[in-house]
Amino acid sequence: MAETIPVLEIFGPTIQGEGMVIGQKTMFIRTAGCDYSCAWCDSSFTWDGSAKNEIIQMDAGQLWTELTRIGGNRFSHVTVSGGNPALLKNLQPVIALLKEKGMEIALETQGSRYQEWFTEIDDLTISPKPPSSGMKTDFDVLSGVFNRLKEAGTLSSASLKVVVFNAEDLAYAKMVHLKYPGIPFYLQVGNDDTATADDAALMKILMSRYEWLIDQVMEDEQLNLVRVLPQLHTLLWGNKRGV
Ligand SMILES: C[S@@+](CC[C@H](N)C(=O)[O-])C[C@H]1O[C@@H](n2cnc3c(N)ncnc32)[C@H](O)[C@@H]1O
Ligand SMILES: Nc1nc2[nH]cc(C(=O)O)c2c(=O)[nH]1
Ligand code: SF4
Ligand SMILES: [Mg+2]
Repeated sequence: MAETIPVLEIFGPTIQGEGMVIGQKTMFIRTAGCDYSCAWCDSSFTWDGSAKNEIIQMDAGQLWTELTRIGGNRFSHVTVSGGNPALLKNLQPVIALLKEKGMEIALETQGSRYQEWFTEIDDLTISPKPPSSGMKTDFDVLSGVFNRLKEAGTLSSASLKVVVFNAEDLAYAKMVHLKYPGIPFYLQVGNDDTATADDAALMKILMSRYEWLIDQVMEDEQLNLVRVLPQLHTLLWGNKRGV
């Protein structure tokens, strides 16, 4: 069997709800496994063992068959998320096949690992984690990721996205933005109730947090070139999985 990757979800087409290509019609592939364990992770089933029986090892051909079974011909863009897909060296043949099929490819990762295939990603979102996550950023590794992309001439595909829950997170986000001033920078509203099924109440809270974040950014002269976004899919569909 060809090289495989651990897959937890394939879904879409839906809209990309976050970051640099928000609104883009896309399919999602969600891989299993993460080297982090963020306190507020909205996809903790990818690493906490709760969905371990749902993990399927798939090679590139099987993934493409499943993408087209679910999405038909109604997609030209595929987003790979996780977990941390950057743990998977074996993603290379998947990327190659998606390219061969004419797909645009996006990837979500936290910037804790580099892979050679990063240079083949069209929309590469790097999302280092603020203090509220409980994780610590290795800035040598993060800088290494940007250096490698620069050397390969593909730095323009990358963006930074930092999730913000509080003032301390915003200070961290600002530090990251100032450290990498040339990288398009996105601030994202944090969802601190990833379990509720009360979509209306969640939307109300998230909108007020969004307003708070916008107010902070408007006041700050060091945040003049940032984009402030909610998780659009959470506003639309709450904590539902597979949307
Ligand atoms: C589930 S992660 C998977 C990719 C990768 N591990 C990462 O964190 O970038 C995808 C995106 O969701 C964000 N995210 C996770 N939990 C969140 C939450 N509770 N509120 C807002 N964004 C969240 C992450 O910061 C990341 O940008
Ligand atoms: N619609 C939609 N947009 C997303 N953007 C990033 C997601 C993720 O979980 O990585 C995500 C997701 O799960 N759904
Ligand atoms: S890095 Fe991403 S997938 Fe991993 S725990 Fe944090 S938010 Fe979740
Ligand atoms: Mg998500």
